[in-house]
Amino acid sequence: MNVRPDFSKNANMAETAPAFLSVWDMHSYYGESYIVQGINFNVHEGEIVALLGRNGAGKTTTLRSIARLNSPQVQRGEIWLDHKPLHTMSSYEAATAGLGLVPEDRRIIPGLTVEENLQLAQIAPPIGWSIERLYDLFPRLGERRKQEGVTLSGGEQQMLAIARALARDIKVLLLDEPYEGLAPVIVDEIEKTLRHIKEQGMTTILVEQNAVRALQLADRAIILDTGSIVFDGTAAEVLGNEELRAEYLAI
Ligand SMILES: Nc1ncnc2c1ncn2[C@@H]1O[C@H](COP(=O)(O)OP(=O)(O)OP(=O)(O)O)[C@@H](O)[C@H]1O
Repeated sequence: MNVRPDFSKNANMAETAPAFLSVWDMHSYYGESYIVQGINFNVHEGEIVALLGRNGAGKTTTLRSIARLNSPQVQRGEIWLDHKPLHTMSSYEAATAGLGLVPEDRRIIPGLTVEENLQLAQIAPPIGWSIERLYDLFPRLGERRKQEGVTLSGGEQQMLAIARALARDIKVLLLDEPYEGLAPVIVDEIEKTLRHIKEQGMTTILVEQNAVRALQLADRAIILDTGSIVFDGTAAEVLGNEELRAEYLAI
């Protein structure tokens, strides 16, 4: 049986309650380039955690490492999700174990309608939200169900990418720059939906350059700088700490 190790002695951890997702001493490389340099953090069930930091700090690399993609290579460390060792898994196995990655480029499949993109996500178990429930969450997608996915606006494509992740039975939603390139009014709409998804019990890790918007949504924030964690605490603490914001987030 898989059991989660006790990471509670780790000094970087903001809390000692048992975590849903634990990243322990994770080191990630692109070839010879040493990017994520031994990070530790916990995410609790139902939380939204914002992963913040300047360009090139290692946010996307951290997210991709958790999702067990082939690149970067995680050369050391452990990643546990709900008592299961993700660090021993392929990306496919990690997805089946409950990780739902929404990559920055959204990966909408050309030639397929909105509905077909969602149906494809449900071609094999574990199946998550029903397509009708996803249309209730994103009415714009319901209205455009017969439209080819890649012809949607940027905001609608982001909604489709999130909906596709929820179409599978996931435990953690990993969002890479969901607000990038979107008008504030669309960001508002996506933020509202992410709040609703949280109310349904979802756990979310959000990588975002738009730190102000991410902090409005998140319960907690982890700030990375050159591949190391420099802050792990509440979103409210970041908003109240001018020095921290200026030094690492330029806000
Ligand atoms: N495929 C890759 N091969 C080599 N180096 C990479 C690769 N992808 C990213 N890097 C490098 O890894 C470092 C961290 O990149 P990462 O994308 O994780 O940063 P980030 O914090 O997400 O910032 P950004 O918002 O700019 O993407 C950067 O120095 C980047 O140049």
